[in-house]
Amino acid sequence: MSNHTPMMQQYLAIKAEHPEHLLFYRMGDFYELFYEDAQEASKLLDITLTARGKSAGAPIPMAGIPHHSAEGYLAKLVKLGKSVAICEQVGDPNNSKGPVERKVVRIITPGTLVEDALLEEKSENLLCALCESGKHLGLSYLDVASGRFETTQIENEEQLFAELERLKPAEIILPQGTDFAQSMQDKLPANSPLQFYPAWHFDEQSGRQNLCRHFGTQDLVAFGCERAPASIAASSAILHYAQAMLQNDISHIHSLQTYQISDSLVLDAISRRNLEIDTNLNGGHANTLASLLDNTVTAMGSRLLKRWLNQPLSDHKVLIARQDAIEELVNLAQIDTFQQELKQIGDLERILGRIALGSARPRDLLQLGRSVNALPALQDYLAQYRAKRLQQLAEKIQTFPEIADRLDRAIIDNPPVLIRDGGVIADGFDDELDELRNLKENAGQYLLQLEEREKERTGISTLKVGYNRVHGYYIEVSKLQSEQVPPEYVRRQTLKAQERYITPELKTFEDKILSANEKALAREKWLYQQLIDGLNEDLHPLQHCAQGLAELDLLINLAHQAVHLGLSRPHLSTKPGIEIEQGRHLTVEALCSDPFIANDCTFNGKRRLQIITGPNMGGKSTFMRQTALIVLMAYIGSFVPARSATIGPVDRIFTRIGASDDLTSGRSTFMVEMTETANILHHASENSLILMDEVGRGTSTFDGLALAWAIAEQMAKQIKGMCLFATHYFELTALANEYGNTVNIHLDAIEHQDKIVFLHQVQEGPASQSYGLQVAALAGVPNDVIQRAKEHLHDLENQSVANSVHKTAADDKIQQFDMFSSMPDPKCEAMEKFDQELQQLELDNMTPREALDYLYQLKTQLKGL
Ligand SMILES: Nc1ncnc2c1ncn2[C@@H]1O[C@H](COP(=O)(O)OP(=O)(O)OP(=O)(O)O)[C@@H](O)[C@H]1O
Repeated sequence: MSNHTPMMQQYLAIKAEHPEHLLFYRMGDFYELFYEDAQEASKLLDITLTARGKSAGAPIPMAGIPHHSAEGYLAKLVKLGKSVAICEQVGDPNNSKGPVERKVVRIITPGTLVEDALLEEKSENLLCALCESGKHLGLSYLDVASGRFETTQIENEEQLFAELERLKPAEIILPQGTDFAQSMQDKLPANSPLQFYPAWHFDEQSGRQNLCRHFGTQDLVAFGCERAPASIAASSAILHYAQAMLQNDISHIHSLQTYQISDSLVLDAISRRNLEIDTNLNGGHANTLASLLDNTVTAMGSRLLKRWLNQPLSDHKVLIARQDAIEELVNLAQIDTFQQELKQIGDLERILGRIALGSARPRDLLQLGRSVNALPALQDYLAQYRAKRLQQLAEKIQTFPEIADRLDRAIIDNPPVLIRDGGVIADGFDDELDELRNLKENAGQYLLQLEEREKERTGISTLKVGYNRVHGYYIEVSKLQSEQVPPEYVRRQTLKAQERYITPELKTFEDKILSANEKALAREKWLYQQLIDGLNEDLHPLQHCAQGLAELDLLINLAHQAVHLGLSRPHLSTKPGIEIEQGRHLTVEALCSDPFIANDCTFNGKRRLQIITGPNMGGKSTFMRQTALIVLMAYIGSFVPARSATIGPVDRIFTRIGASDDLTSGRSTFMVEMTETANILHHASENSLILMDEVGRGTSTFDGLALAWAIAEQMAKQIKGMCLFATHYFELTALANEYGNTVNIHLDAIEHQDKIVFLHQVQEGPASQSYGLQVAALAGVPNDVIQRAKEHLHDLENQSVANSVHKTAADDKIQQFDMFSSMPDPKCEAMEKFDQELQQLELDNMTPREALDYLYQLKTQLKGL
C-alpha cells in the first residue's frame, strides 16, 4: 500500500470493501474506474481504457464517465446484472490535506433500483430473498421503489420455482455458504440473478428483532408472520440488504404482507410461460394477454394488471367485488372521462419511494403536485358509484388539499432536472427567497434610489454610488465635498480627487447582494428539503392513496376492455365445472385477419376428459389456451371473452403444451414433455384445469401412443380433473366408449378446389381426417415431396387395411386394440384363439344347453382378460 500515491491508497481501501461491485470513484466531474473495474467497464460500456500516471511503479488502467451522464451507463450495467458502488467526495476540498474524503453513498444493484431512469415504467423491479428454516422455505420480496413488501412460507421447491417464475425478481439473495444456497444455485437456471449475502443476516432470532425495530412494533402478529420463521429470516435479510445498498432511511417500507400460496389459483412456471400471460414464448412482451388487456393510463395501473394476471385469486368474494365495480363502471359509461382525469396522475408509488429515500427530483414534486390536484375531481366521480369496492377505493383515495396547494405554489411549471443549480422554487412561495432574488434583479434600481436619497440628504449633488471588485460598493464624493459627509459615512478608499465611503445601509446591501446568489441557492435547497420533509410526514396516507389509484385505474381499464373487446361478466360458481359459451382467444383474435370463430367448452361430471382431434392448424391449441385464459381472467375478477361463462372452483391450471428442448438443463424434448406430464399426474386435483397437447409425440409411434393412452386413461379414471387432451392419435378417441366422463370433440377442415379450409369450429365426436399432407403443402413443402408422401401414405393405408391395423377413429373398441397388434397383446392373442374356436364350433351338433354353457364359459374367460 505504502508504495501507492495517497489517492490510490484511498481508492484501494474503499475498493477492498467492495470487491464484488464496480467502484465509481468520483473525481471532479467524472466517475473514474481503475484496474480490473476499468477493464471490465470499458468492455461493457464501450468506453476508452486509458492509463493514469503510475502508482506503485506501474501504470494504472483507468476508464471514466462524466458524472452528469452517469445514469445511462448505470442503466446499461444494471441491465447486464452488474452492481455499482457510487463513491462520492464528501469532504471539503478546500480544507483537505491529501485526498478529499470520499465515501460510498449508494450501491446500485439490479434489485434495489429507485431512480426513474433505471427502472422500466411498466414492470416491477423486485428484490427477493430465499432461505430455509426447518421444513419451510422462506420467500420474501420487496419492490424497493414503491415499498411493497411481501412474504410467504413454501412447502416444496416446485412451488418455490413457480413463485420465482411469477415474480421474475431482478435479484435474489441467498444465505452465503449454506447447503441451501448451493442447492438453489444448482437448480435454478444458470442466468438467475443470484447474490450471496452473509448467512447471519438470515438468522430468525435477530431477524425478528430487526423487523420489529424497523416497523416499530412489539411483535409481528399484525403482519401475519409471527409464527413463520422462514418468512421472518428472509424478510429481515431483505430489509438489511436494501438498507445496506441504499445507505438510506427506508421508512417508506412500512408494512409487510404475509400471503399463502393457496390464496391464489396456482400456475406452475411452465404454464405461466405457455399461456403467454405477460411474456411471450420468445421472451418479449408483445402479443401477450397483459399487452392486449393493458389500456391503463398510469404506470401503477399497468404494473398492477401484471400482478393480478400473475396471481389470480381463489377468493370469490374479492373477485365478485371487482366484477361489481367493473359492471357499474360499464353501466355508468363514464370510462373516458375517468381515464382523462387519471391521466393527471403520475407514478406516485415510485415518486413517494424517492421522496422517502431523499432522492426525489424537482419533476417528481411537480408530478406529485399535479396528481394530488387531480384527486378532488376523481373523488367527485367516485361519489356517484355504489359498488362496494369503488367506495372502498374512494376512502383510500383521500384528497390532500394542503399538499396540493403547497406544491402548486412551491414548484415552477417546468423545473430543471436537478435542484443543484436552483431555479426550482416558484416566486411568491417564500419571502426570503423572493427578497434574495429581488436583490439580485433590482440591485441597479436600488442603488439609483439610494444615490438619489443620499444626494438629497447630504446636499452633495455630485455624489455617486459605485462598485469595484476589490473594495465592493461605495459612495463617492469629491475631496472638496468630503467635509460635508454625515458622520455614519466610513472612509473606504482615498483616490487623488475623490473619497469613497461606505454606510451601514450600503454595507448591509453589499452583504446581501454579494451573497444573494449563494444564499438564494442555499435557501432554495433548504426549502426543497423542507418540502420533502413535509411530504414524508404524510408518506403513508399518500402511499395508501397511490395504491387506491392504481387499482382504480386497473378496474376502469378492465371496464374499458369489457366494452371494447366485447367481454361478459362470468358467473363464479361454487359448483364444480366450467361452462363457456362462445369463448374466444383474445390475442389470436386480435392477430388473425379472418373472423375469429367462437367456441363453447363445457366441463361437468359427464365431460371431464375431452379428447380433441383434428387437423394441424385446425385450432386445437387455440381452443385449449383460450379456455385456460378465460378461467384465468375470471380469477382476476375481469370480464371474459365469451358470450357467457360459468366457472366453478379451479385450484390450478396445468399445461403440457408445445415442445422445447431445455438444453441448459441437459433435457431433451421428450424428457421435458414427460417431466411436465409427471408433474401433472402427481399434482392435479378434481378442480384442476389441465391442458395436454400432443403428449407422446416426442418418441416412437407405439411408445408415444401407449403412453398417451395410459396418461389419458389415468386422467379419466383417477385424477378426474378437467382435462382437454389434444392428440393426433385417433386411437384415443375410443376412450369415450369406456369412460362415462370422457367425450370426443374435434376441429375440422374441408378440401375445396385442392385447397384446405379450416373451419375452427369445435364439434362433438372424433375427427375423420388429419390433412397432414395438405397442411405441409400449405406450408410450402415442395410439390415432389408431397407427391412422394402421398404414394407412401397410399402404401401405408393399403398395408394397414390388409393387416386390419388402422381403422377410422370412429371405430369401436376392438378395432382400437388392433392398433396395438404389433405389440404382444394378451387380449389380441386371446381374441384370435376365440376366433379359431368359434370357427371350429359345430353348432348343429350341440344341444341348446351345451351352447348356453359354452357361452357362459366364453363370457367368464373374456372377463378374466
Ligand atoms: N377459433 C378460431 N377462429 C379463427 N382462427 C383460428 C381459430 N383457432 C385457430 N385459428 C387460426 O389457426 C391457427 C392455428 O391454430 P392452432 O395452433 O390452435 O392449431 P392446432 O390445431 O393446435 O395446430 P397443430 O396441431 O399443428 O398444433 C391460429 O394461429 C389461428 O390463426
